[in-house]
Amino acid sequence: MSPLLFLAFLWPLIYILRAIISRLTDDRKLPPGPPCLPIIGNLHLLGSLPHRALHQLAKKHGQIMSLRLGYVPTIVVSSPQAAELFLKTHDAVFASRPKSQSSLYMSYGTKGIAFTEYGPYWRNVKKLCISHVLNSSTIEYFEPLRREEVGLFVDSIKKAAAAHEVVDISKMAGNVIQSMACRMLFGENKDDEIDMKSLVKEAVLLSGAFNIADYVPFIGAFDLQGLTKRMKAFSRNMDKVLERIIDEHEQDVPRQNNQPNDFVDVLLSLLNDCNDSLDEKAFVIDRTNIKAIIIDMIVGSVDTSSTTVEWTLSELLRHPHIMKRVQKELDGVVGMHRMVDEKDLSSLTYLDMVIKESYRLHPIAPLLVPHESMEDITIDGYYIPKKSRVIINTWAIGRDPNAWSDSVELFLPERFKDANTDIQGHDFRLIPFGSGRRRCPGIQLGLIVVKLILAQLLHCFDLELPNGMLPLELDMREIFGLATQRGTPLIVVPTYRLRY
Ligand code: HEM
Repeated sequence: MSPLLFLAFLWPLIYILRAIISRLTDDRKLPPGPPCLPIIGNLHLLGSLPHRALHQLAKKHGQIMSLRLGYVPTIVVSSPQAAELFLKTHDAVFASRPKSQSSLYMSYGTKGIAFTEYGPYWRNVKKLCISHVLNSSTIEYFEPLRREEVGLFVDSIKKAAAAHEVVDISKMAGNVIQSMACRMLFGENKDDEIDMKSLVKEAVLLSGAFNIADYVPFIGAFDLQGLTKRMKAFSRNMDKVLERIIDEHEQDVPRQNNQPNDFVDVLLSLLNDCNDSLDEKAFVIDRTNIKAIIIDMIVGSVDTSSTTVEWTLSELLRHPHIMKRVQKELDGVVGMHRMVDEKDLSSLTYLDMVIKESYRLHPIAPLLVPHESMEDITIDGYYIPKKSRVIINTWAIGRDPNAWSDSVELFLPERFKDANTDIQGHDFRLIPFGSGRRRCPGIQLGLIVVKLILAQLLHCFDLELPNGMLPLELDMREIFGLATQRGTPLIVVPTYRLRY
């Protein structure tokens, strides 16, 4: 036997023996969980829709459950009370992210935000994104851009409606949201060759996948799922795109009044600057950081928002009486003689309830982004070792009968009528954007975009399913990823309804 093969067999054996010995001698109590298999632990239990599989397991083992995914101790949190313990009471301990192959290949070795470990660099970059892009005044500044893009979106559906054509609303919503995000982040897209949508889709699927290489590193070398190959290809293609974008910005003539036009300009203005004004420790942004940050902002914004639109419309098509109520509200607030304006959005309270209910049943990132504990801690009597991966199952939390009563599977926006339920991370029954330090920094922008597109679409058009399909026949299967999308595109028949 070659020494390499010998080591490959010896390593797991030593690991298992160590695990058995430490279980026997360690009297600290881990949370309950299913028994583990050698080497793979509980990886085989996840299936193709891990949020659903983990929900079933939690019903048996509890709201704080312990798994071993390969060699990685993993804690799964499945109730609002438990989520509050991890994301609020002990947030400081769980605010880090585990290292993964996807962050290595797709985020230039954790040089962005979303997959970067907790520390001064992450704090500075997150502040930078909030202060330069995701704050109220910048979001307001880009309102005309959103109006223009949504206008083009409505025009193209209007043309399809006049020609009695069906439209792929998944694709169209994805395109309009991508255009808005790209224009905000790096200005006009001057390059027709850039297919950002497919790159984002690939990134969302790859970074959400349970990659065996992250859990059983010695098997990772064989790339049995083919994910490493895809990540490397993504990284090559995305890098080419980002280099082109940065080159174009560097070559551009100076902006009016030396004011940066977009986020890439802002990042370039900080290039190689020793920036010590933001946090206690100085940091330098280089070209690689810029590329990693742009990836996170694009991936964080595009599929999350378009998937919210997809699932909300899917539920409305399955419940035509609820769609009619949304339209009635729109007719009351906006009337039939003009289009929706962003200023109208705050008056659309029933639409708010519909979006909340959609997030309850279809949280876009059903397992959030994995968190990692930075020290040993005891929670609710259970020992959670340092470097445990923490999965918050928001999909299960949205179906917790103690939080939502027995009708958890029904789409009932009215359940939010009297309760002023917050979705920004303060009410742990509904945390589609996460909570605590790692909470999504794009909540405000994401909600404006989602609400604007839904309001405009439902105000301008009556939407029906094609080929006489009955509402409850609509396929609601999902594809798991960082953003869990519809398994099939959402196709609708639009009819223009405004008198304008
Ligand atoms: C409706 C749309 C959106 C949804 C549903 C959403 C959801 C989420 C969720 C669940 C997380 C992980 C939270 C956690 O791990 O605890 C997250 C993180 C993040 N989101 Fe969003 N998001 C949306 C829009 C946006 C937008 C518009 C941007 C930026 C332009 C953005 C940028 C980010 C970033 C950078 C992170 C990582 C934060 C960190 O690790 O510190 N998101 N988002």
